[in-house]
Amino acid sequence: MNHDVPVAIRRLDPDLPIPAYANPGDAGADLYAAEGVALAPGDRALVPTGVAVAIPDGYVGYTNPRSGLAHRLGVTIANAPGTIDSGYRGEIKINLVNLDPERTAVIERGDRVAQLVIQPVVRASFTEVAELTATQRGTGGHGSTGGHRRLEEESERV
Ligand SMILES: O=c1ccn([C@H]2C[C@H](O)[C@@H](COP(=O)(O)OP(=O)(O)OP(=O)(O)O)O2)c(=O)[nH]1
Ligand SMILES: [Mg+2]
Repeated sequence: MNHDVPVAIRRLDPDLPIPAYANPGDAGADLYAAEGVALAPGDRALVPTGVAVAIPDGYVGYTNPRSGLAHRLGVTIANAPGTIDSGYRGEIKINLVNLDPERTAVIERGDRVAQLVIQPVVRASFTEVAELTATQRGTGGHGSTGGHRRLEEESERV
């Protein structure tokens, strides 16, 4: 069954391919770097992708990192996942960051640096209340359910 959503795309850089899905069933269409960049350890850079899209209302685009870049270079997306609003008509840009502590990551023009995932999205219609309904979780968060392995030095301190 075809679940595809029509997304108009404008190629701002006609020498780059239109984003594509590498395999049938892939969720992310790979986005290309329109410019190369060398990211020193800890560096980040906003990399243009050479495309602009019109995501239909009721859908959102997420720019997710590619696991191969993370695994091989330590490169990920500082604001992963990036949110591409349906009303956005500007160039999609990817905020790449190099998490490797020692090695510079070299990104070449034409490298696939992120993947665009299109998803249905609903928006909240906020209604202000004085008190929220009570739940089992309540205000618990940030490890409230436990089960986090302590770092070696932390366990010695306990
Ligand atoms: O990784 C990203 C994230 C966002 N955008 C574009 C699409 C999005 O619709 C717009 C705004 O993104 P966001 O809301 O995350 O940025 P902001 O800091 O809130 O800026 P704004 O005040 O423009 O909303 O920027 C990108 O090109 N790449
Ligand atoms: Mg915003």
